[in-house]
Amino acid sequence: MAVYTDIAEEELSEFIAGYDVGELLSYKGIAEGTENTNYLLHTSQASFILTLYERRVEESDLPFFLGLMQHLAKKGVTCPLPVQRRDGSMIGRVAGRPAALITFLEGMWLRRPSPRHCRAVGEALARLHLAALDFPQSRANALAPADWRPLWEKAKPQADTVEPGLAAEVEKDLGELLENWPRDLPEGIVHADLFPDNVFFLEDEVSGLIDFYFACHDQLAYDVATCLNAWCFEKDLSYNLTKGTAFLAGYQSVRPLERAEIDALPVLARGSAMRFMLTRLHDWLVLPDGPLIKKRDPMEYIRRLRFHRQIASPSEYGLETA
Ligand SMILES: Nc1ncnc2c1ncn2[C@@H]1O[C@H](COP(=O)(O)OP(=O)(O)OP(=O)(O)O)[C@@H](O)[C@H]1O
Ligand SMILES: N[C@@H](CCO)C(=O)O
Repeated sequence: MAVYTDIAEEELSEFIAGYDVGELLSYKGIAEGTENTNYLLHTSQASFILTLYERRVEESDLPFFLGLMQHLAKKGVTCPLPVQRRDGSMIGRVAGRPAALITFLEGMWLRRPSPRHCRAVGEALARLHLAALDFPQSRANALAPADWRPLWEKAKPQADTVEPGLAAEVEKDLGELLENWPRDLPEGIVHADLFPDNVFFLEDEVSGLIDFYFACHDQLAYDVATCLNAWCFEKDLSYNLTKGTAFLAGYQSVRPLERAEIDALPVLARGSAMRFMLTRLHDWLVLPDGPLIKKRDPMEYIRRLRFHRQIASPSEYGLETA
């Protein structure tokens, strides 16, 4: 559970009075998520999510994230809508943290997505990429390859406590990735964290995408690689070719990948695995333990790194390369 910040009822009622959403009836901390603190709120008008932005979100980036959600929703990509305060702004402050109220989306995220769900996510990701092409704001990726080394340097001294030999292995991988990172692929706004817990389904249809707080300008195929990692590996960390094929076919049915993007997929997938391994390893080693702090296992992403390292051709992900 990630509830980093407690809110007193009085304080919350006062905060809610800044919005035209009725009276606060109840609220509770949400037992999901890693980065921010989320509360589910019921008011006399509707249900909402209150997000308090924590450590990895810069307050100056909030207009980008919230504006992107508005832009996407207008273009038919279902995602939460930020609620405006009475004074017209979308960003408030509660318990000493920047905060926003967003609309509640119906649906559930899937613990065990099927190939059919993977295809649907591929389609949704490609639609998001196309819908965001004319979004006028931009934000650099704060976890791009140039940011990996500083994160690594903090975790490295203790890395071998997670698995002996890890420090040397990651050091070598990092060097290779930084040297071979592609630079000239089609770019746009990427979600950058479209994991299963950020995609809601109603029956077998995608009902909405959430958590745009890593969204940024980057190479579009990097997002494809991130989803391959997040959606197409099994619990035993084997790659599920059927899911990979379905995801990629879904994506390409909306936005066909260019040849250069296909060729770059193994290095992008490896790099994306490195990015998530590093944030997980950092948190694993550096964050305090606590019942309300959720840490995720870095080894799940080391295992993905090892898989991608031995890929000889992008066709191994389930792509037609002819
Ligand atoms: N708009 C929404 N409608 C319904 N539920 C939501 C909404 N936004 C968030 N939630 C709930 O809150 C949980 C955590 O939200 P979110 O993924 O945004 O948090 P996070 O800490 O940023 O997580 P992550 O680990 O993915 O970065 C979700 O799994 C979901 O249960
Ligand atoms: N999706 C991330 C956590 C939130 O950034 C992970 O699984 O490591």
